[in-house]
Amino acid sequence: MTAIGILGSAGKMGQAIAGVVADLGGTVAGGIDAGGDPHALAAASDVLVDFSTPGALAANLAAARDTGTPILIGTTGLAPSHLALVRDAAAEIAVLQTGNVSLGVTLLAKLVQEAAERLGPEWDIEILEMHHRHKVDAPSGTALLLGEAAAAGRGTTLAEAKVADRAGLTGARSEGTIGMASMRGGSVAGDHLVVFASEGERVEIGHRAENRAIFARGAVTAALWLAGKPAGSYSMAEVLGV
Ligand SMILES: NC(=O)C1=CN([C@@H]2O[C@H](COP(=O)(O)OP(=O)(O)OC[C@H]3O[C@@H](n4cnc5c(N)ncnc54)[C@H](OP(=O)(O)O)[C@@H]3O)[C@@H](O)[C@H]2O)C=CC1
Ligand SMILES: O=C(O)C1=N[C@H](C(=O)O)C[C@H](O)C1
Repeated sequence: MTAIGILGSAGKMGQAIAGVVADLGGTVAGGIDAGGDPHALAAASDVLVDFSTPGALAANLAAARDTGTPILIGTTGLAPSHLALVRDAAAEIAVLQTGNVSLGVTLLAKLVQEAAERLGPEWDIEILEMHHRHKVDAPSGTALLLGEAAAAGRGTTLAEAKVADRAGLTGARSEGTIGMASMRGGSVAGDHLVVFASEGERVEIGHRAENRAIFARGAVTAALWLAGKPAGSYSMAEVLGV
């Protein structure tokens, strides 16, 4: 049976993942939180899942590389420097980094890319997300991946198009930008809405996570798929076949 090591095991996602591993045919190799030894965990695991914090990423990737252990990175709030570490690691080990491991969002990203491409530049793109009061990063990793999908559909990058900090006298909307807004409150597991707005009409497509179980199942499904894969960068679309 595939042994899954959990980085961030006492956290909300870590606990949810541990709860579904056996149902999906894996076993838990162990888990660590702040102060734990990622090398020892990686050595005992066939695959790692990381749902911890951006500050832990460098040590977690180093442990995965040293031991040749594939790793699924679900942690969000990653800076460009973290993403560069992820790309470097993929030259040596199997890596899957994503802001959302659910089937619904994986499909939504495809739909957003197609809508952005087909609707054209006179349709403004705005992304709205809401999460529970404990979330520490914004915009959410999912909003960013949906923004990347929309940008790809428009033949640009999110780095070029993103506007995520409107406040005060902002001036009128600049054509071609992709706006983002974040709400925080209560126990919301994760809501995302992508709005395409034109003169006189709007297209809205979105996703609502009703609980963390969808993320836990997605993470374990991806981890079991990733175990034993050769070095490279993999995606949830490949895991789920959408
Ligand atoms: N990609 C996806 O589909 C999803 C991604 N996420 C993301 O996963 C991450 C975790 O979310 P959530 O479980 O809600 O957060 P929590 O705050 O509940 O859990 C984070 C855990 O990480 C631990 N941690 C802190 N530092 C380290 C370290 N150096 N090594 C290992 N573990 C460490 C914390 O331990 P301690 O308390 O000791 O500091 C804590 O147990 C977030 O970035 C979130 O956005 C969440 C859901 C789905
Ligand atoms: O922190 C969370 O809870 C979630 N984080 C991910 C994100 O930032 O998009 C995925 C999901 O929305 C839940």
